Amino acid sequence: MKLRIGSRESVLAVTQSQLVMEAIRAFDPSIELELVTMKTTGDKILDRTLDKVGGKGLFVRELDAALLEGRVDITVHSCKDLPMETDPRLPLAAFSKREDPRDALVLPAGKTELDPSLPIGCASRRRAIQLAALYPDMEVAPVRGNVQTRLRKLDEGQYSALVLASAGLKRLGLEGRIARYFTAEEIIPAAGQGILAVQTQAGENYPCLAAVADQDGTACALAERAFVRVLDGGCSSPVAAHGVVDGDTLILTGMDENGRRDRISGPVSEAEQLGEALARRIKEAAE
Ligand SMILES: NCc1[nH]cc(CCC(=O)O)c1CC(=O)O
Repeated sequence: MKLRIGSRESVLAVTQSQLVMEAIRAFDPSIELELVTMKTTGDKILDRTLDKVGGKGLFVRELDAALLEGRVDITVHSCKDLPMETDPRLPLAAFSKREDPRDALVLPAGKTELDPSLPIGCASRRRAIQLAALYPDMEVAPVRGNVQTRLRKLDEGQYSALVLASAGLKRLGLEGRIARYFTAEEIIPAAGQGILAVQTQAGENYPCLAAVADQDGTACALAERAFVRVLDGGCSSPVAAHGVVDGDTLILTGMDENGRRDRISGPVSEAEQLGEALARRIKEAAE
């Protein structure tokens, strides 16, 4: 059997797709794996922040098309880059174990503290809103591009620091650049942060994906995505959600676009309902 894996072409995306490929290979070494990389709209438009580009799924459209047209068999995504509503023809077949979900502060090479005359760079409104509360005296400015591009801009002296997902930095072997971790209370992560999602065509069944799927990762992804879906947030909205599994209990913290936070807990088996319930509660409190 041969499996073609569709991926964005950034170093991080390829690294993540290779993690999925390794898990599949360990499960069944006889499966022939082929990585097919492509640029997405989000990779091509680099001069604007994503909420100005508009539209949902800027990092997935081309991969969805490849899957629908049968040019690839599965696609691998950062769960947090996926729109909350996915095409029913392209179900999410597996959610991985979660890498560190926290956001992290990265300083320019050689620096040990923030330069107050330069802005903190971050790529999402979710981070910008929460950073403004943590650093009321610092300016926060947008930064675009893949992780390597952002780090180059940082080291060239355009920013006092960047806030990036520690998951991406760790997977790229750049953990050493992390100056400070933000707890999930200081900066609530994006829904799905640190989790990989594998998408297939509806009706296809790949038993090897059992080697990728993780119970806790799945529960968190479902709860966090349900929360954001009910609040009608997309991957570029500032809505944040973070689940933690403790035994049979899922504890979900969420934040709406006005920074209102709330928390809910309940059975892991009701992950999606918990996400929806928390979102409704925050909506009612806002009315
Ligand atoms: N939007 C880009 C993106 N998508 C996923 C990650 C990191 C890996 C992850 O969170 O799963 C990143 C980089 C970042 O936010 O720093």
